[in-house]
Formats: sequence, C-alpha cells, structure tokens
Amino acid sequence: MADHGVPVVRWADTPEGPVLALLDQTRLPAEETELICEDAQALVAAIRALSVRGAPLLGVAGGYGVALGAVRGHDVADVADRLASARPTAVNLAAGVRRVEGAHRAALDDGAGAEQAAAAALAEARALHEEDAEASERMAQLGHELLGDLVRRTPMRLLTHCNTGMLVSGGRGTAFAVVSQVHAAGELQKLWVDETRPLLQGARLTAYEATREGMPFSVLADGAAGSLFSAGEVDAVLIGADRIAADGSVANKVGSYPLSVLARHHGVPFVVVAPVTTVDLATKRGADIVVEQRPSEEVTHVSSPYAPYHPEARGERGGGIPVAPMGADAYNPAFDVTPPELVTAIVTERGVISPVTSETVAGLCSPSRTTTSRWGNGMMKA
Ligand SMILES: CSC[C@H]1O[C@H](OP(=O)(O)O)[C@H](O)[C@@H]1O
Repeated sequence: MADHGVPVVRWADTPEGPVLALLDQTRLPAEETELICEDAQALVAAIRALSVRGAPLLGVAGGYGVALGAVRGHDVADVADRLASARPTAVNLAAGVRRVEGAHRAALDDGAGAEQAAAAALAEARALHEEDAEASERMAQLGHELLGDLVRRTPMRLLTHCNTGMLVSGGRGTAFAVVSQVHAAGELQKLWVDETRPLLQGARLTAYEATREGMPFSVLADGAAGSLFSAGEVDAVLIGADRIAADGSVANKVGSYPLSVLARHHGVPFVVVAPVTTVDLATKRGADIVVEQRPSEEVTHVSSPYAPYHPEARGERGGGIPVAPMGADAYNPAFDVTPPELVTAIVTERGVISPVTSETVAGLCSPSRTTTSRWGNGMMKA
C-alpha cells in the first residue's frame, strides 16, 4: 500500500468479478485517480501508457495481470505473452509474468482444477508483491549505510534521475527509498531532482513524492546537472534500473549514462539501486539490452496532468501541445545503458557489490549468497 491514500496497485473483488486497480501515474501530480483494469488488454494499455510504470512495479502488476486472466477464465498463456511483451526493457515485467504463469501451470500439472490453479496464481502474485516491498526496505537500509561510507559529509546533497519511489514498487521503491532513509536520519541537505524529459517522471512524480515526505529538493532541467557537478554541489548520484546485464551494464531511464560520465569526471559516486529481480544473467552484455523506442509525439509535444490535452495533437499517450513543427521526427529512446566501469556500486536487497563485474553480479544471483558481510562480496572503491 502506498502512502498516497490511493494504492499504487491493488487487487479488488467486485460484484462483476475481480479487477486490478492502479494509481494512474499519468494523472499525477494533478490528481490521484484509479485506473481500473478488468483484463489483460486494459493492463497492457496501462503499461504502455505508463499509467503503471517502473521496473519492480511492472513485475508486480504483470503478475497480478496473469492472475486476473486466470480468475476470469481467460487463456492464461495468451495473457502472459501479451503482458510480458508490453514493454521490452524492464526485465522485471516478463519475470513477474512468467513466475505467476509458472505457478498456475504447476498447479494444473499437480491436478488442480481451474479455480484452484487461479487461486495459486493469485497467491504467487501476492507473494511477489510482498517480496518486492521487503526488498525495498532492505535496499533502503543498505543504501543508507553505503552512502555513510562513500560520502564524506553530512548532511549530503543527492541527485536522482527519473522516479524510483513507491510509485515503482510494491513498497518504498529503490533509489528514492535510500533518499527517504537518508532524509529520515536527518542527513539530507538537498535532493536534486532531474525533471527527466520527455515524460517528466522527475518533475511530476519524484517531486510529488519528495513533497509528501517534506524533503528539501529542487527540480532541474536535465541539462543543468552538469553545472551542479562543476560547482561541487552533488555528493552522490542515485538511480534505479530496468535491466542489469550479466556484465554489470545497467539499462535505466534515458539520461542516466550522461550522469555516470559526469559523476566519473567529477569523482562523485554513481550508485544504482535495484532488486535482484532486475538482474538478467541471460542478457550477457549491455549492447544486448533491447532499448524501448517510444513515439515521437512524446518529444515534439508537451502535455501536463494539470492541463487539458491539445485536441488536435493526439499521440499514443493522448498527445499534447506541439512545440516542434507538426510532423517533425524525434529520436525517443526510453532508456540508455551505463557500462559497469562507470557504476560505483549496485545496491540490492541481497547486498552491495563494488566493483561491478560479471563475477560480482553473478555473486548477487548465487543461491548460496548471504548478506552477512557488510558489503556482500565486493569491496568499496575509494
Ligand atoms: C527502479 S524502476 C524505475 C525505473 O523505471 C523508469 O522507467 P519508466 O518510467 O519508463 O518505467 C526509470 O527507468 C526508472 O529508473
């Protein structure tokens, strides 16, 4: 349950059958409204429109979507295939979908009837939701401890990109959960919030979450980050991830890679915070990560949840007010890939790794891994 009053995602049993209720993130911060999904088709549309978004939450929502199909007696394999392919980059989506599909299949293989198998799918989706919430708490703690070692001053000034709070998770989020922990400890001087063009997850969603938590923050144009580094105003960068390849390459919201170059040039720690469900050992290198290309209208038009959509400008997301000449083409990758050598550390619920190498990444996923040591298997770089 998010602290918004309106849950980020919730399963609801209604007289007409079960539905998945989503806090519609395209309407934030103007209004907290629920989007009701009665089937996989509606959920796929919500995922593609980013009404529900953020890698860990996509896994949770995708899992519930499979359970929804099962309870409503739909073709579960077809539902799973459509949900898993709704967005290509965040590995959590397909992983969550396939996990719940697998629970459903296993129940049937064990002789369960359709109703029992559907119940097994829902139970697995709920377990996934709870595990993600627990992972958030652990990452918040480990990330806070890590910053205590990496950042030589408090209160500290942190920069974040896109949105990684409770709007991307079954719990408190990923990178923003660490910021929240730092703030709760009285150690946050300033949170620099990249607006994160073109969909403005930072200016809309991170600013919304930071406001609710009473954080000292400022929103900035993405292009202004360099001047903050140059002025010595950033003590650490914290970002989330959508997919971490076996070599430690990190796919995250477009604009993350330039921040890693700035951070390296200025000797600032660049920290990725993501649950282990974001690690994809089947993707060997960063170059193998499929980066979602989105509609030109998201770049050539501007829209706001506070303003009505421009009637004649209708893009996939409902368009907006044109700022480029009508019909102008745009390059709009939703993510970019940061090489492991530019990542100071990766914080997961199973421990922190640094340096980031194929060996330390594999160690995160090892069944025998424990988090008894403070930083897991990796030693912190200076
Ligand atoms: C830690 S998951 C949040 C992750 O998801 C965002 O992408 P999108 O808003 O397109 O779902 C962004 O990459 C964040 O880092």
